[in-house]
Amino acid sequence: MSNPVYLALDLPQLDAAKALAEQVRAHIGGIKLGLEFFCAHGHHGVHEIAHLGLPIFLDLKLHDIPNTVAGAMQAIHVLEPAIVTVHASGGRAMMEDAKAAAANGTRVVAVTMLTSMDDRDLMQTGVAGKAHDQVLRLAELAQTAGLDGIVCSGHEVGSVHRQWKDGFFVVPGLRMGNNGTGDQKRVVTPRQARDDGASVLVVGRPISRADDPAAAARAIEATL
Ligand SMILES: O=C(O)c1cc(=O)[nH]c(=O)n1[C@@H]1O[C@H](COP(=O)(O)O)[C@@H](O)[C@H]1O
Repeated sequence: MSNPVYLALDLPQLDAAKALAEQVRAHIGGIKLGLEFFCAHGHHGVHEIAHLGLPIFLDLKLHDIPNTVAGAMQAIHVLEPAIVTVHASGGRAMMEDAKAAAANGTRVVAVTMLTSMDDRDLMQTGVAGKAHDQVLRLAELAQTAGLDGIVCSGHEVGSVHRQWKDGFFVVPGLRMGNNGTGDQKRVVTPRQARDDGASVLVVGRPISRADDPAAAARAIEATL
């Protein structure tokens, strides 16, 4: 089975990002490039990282009217990403158009509720109820819209997996026992998330901020 760990390359310097990816590449299955990286380095940066030969997860979290999101999807065909994110709260029509505009071979997955939020944060956005229920509701919407899967925390992935058997599930907010949680609020270990049905495990700071990133990535791989 291939390694489900995608390294979140949330670094502002392209050279440092490339060096880190090269250092840990034997212990990861792919690389996630998010907003920080893409805003700083754009298409050029993605091409530079793609040279390493690992699948690229372009985490752009698109959230706009359907026409604009579809246009953005078309503009990234050339980058051949394995996975792209949109926000489920953009609605069904937006997700349908995003999927229709994506390149063949690109999985489109919907971010449900950020792992940095808990029930209280959710309430502040005007949604009453539990994070768990909100994730399940948005997962159902994403499935109806024809997406490939969702992004959720390890707290929900087991339930989502039971209701969407062939879905593709991306789980960030992962910490080993010895890592601080930082801004993440819904956290589990990589092993727990994998056992509960995660397809991809997104890991950033536990590797990128470790004294020895290769050793940290190897240690996570060894738990799986
Ligand atoms: O879409 C994501 O990847 C994502 C969704 C989410 O709900 N929470 C979340 O942390 N992420 C991303 O996952 C990575 C987590 O980073 P660390 O907390 O450093 O492991 C970051 O790149 C986030 O942008």
